[in-house]
Amino acid sequence: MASRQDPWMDMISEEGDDNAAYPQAGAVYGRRRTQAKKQSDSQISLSRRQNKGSFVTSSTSSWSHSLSIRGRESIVIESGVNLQLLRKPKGPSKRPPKPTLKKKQDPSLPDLTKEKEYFKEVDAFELLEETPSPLCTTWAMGVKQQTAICNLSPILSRWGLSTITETPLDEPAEKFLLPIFDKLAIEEREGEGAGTETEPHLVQQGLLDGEDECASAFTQLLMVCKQTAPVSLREVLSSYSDPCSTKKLGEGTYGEAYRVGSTVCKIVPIDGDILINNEVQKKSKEVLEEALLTSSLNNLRKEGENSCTGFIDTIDFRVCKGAYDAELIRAWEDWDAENGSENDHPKIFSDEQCYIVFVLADGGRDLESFILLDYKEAQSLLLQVTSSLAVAEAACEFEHRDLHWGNILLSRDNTEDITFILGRKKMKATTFGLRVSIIDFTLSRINTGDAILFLDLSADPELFMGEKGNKQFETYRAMKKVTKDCWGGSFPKTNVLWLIYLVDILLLKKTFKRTTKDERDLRSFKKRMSSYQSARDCLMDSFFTGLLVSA
Ligand SMILES: Nc1ncnc2c1ncn2[C@@H]1O[C@H](COP(=O)(O)OP(=O)(O)OP(=O)(O)O)[C@@H](O)[C@H]1O
Repeated sequence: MASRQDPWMDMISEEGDDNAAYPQAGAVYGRRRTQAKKQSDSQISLSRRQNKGSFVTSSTSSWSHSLSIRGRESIVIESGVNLQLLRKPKGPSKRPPKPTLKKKQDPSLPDLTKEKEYFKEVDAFELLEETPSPLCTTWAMGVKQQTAICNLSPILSRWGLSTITETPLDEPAEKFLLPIFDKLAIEEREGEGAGTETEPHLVQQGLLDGEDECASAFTQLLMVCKQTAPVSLREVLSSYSDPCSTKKLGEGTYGEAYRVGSTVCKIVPIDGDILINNEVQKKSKEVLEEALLTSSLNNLRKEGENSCTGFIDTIDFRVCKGAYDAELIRAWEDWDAENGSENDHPKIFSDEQCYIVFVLADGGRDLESFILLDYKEAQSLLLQVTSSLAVAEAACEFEHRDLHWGNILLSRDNTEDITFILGRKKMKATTFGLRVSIIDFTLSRINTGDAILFLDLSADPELFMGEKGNKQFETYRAMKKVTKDCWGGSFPKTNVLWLIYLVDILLLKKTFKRTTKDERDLRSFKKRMSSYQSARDCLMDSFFTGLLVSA
């Protein structure tokens, strides 16, 4: 039986009447994981209806488009359309599991017999399934939830973008992103891009109509980054520190993270024809969507109705072109010698290779390698992750959908607490000097208020075929059960599933000072979570009593 704290009950009762004030989402962008090259173009004709209060002001109209961007689909739907329609026929994926998943299958790792037994015992209870919500504005959680929509204006102004106008309905789907990034003044960053070859990605508004989709998305990406041409990787590195001090911090399937001065540059190759790490490279359009998603989360850092600082701070995006810089190669090889990289050597990149560079705050080490000192730190870790998810759920129906221990970064500082705002209530969460930053939104789903961005995981059956008993793989499968493979819908329960995963990781994979009672408390919390439907529900649990106070 769930135990709850009174302040949160107050919070819930204060809400509900504001629903009508929020615009309904008009667009759904189904981000699909890149897969086989023979992906057929998707042609989807759906209607969207008027978005009250949003900048998509067209009345109910239908339009159709076709996308030739392999592995992707962008869909505009009317709010209320059953998202089940978005399910794509399944086909075999040629893409191998992500490296993080491969790691779990490494035979050199300890066998999981103990974990399997443990899971049999603690997972004896069923995960409650949710009914997919046909409306983007309501979560099927028993209690009607309000969907607070992120205001994009601050995001746009952050990038120096000018006024948004109505999106013509007959634009290609890709250009639907232009309401967000369109009509912008292209301001070249001083001293950058000059002399860099701009072909074939000339940045001229007039060219957009004639360009193919890929070039158009690339052009838009440049615009978002306020560039007229790609710059070299070295140029970006040197704007943050002496490139000689560059150090590789970690790697993912798509990105390599390097510490440059006090920032972290995550370099992701884009638009190229060669496979990188066995993967088809991300396309500009996917990156555009990721930039939008990241910006929406960044927006939560500003004080508002819902705000928090638990998602990594994205400082900038840059479009680069050219072979890897010598200092980056040196940093890559140093890391490889120490850690054994699973990624391809960057010497394979040609002068024509393009990249998106996410300039991020340094979030520290991931949970997998971080040494937690004691139970208090473990509690605070759970509290910070839970509160950040709860805030993002409330602000933009956010679901992370891939919150494994490589995507939670930890560092220490001298602060005792952090402040967050949930439904206008300012709260303080005790940190015990531990700071948590959530990263990697590749699989995430978000409702920006004008678009729903998500990755269609039904196109990636391998993700659900991981080893039985492995909690990470079990969590992907549990998500599939909850979403019924309809990934465009809002299922905050997926956040709960990852919180349950985190408790298991803390119990099974992490060693820190703890008593038998602490372990029992963690297990009971996990059991109670099985009946919760959102991170917000989890935050109200008595597990956090004493760690959470009104600010
Ligand atoms: N802001 C950051 N601060 C410190 N380290 C970071 C940061 N961002 C990324 N890293 C490191 O780089 C690794 C890879 O980053 P990330 O998971 O974002 O890449 P990815 O290619 O999107 O991964 P995935 O394979 O999960 O899709 C992380 O596990 C972490 O070790």
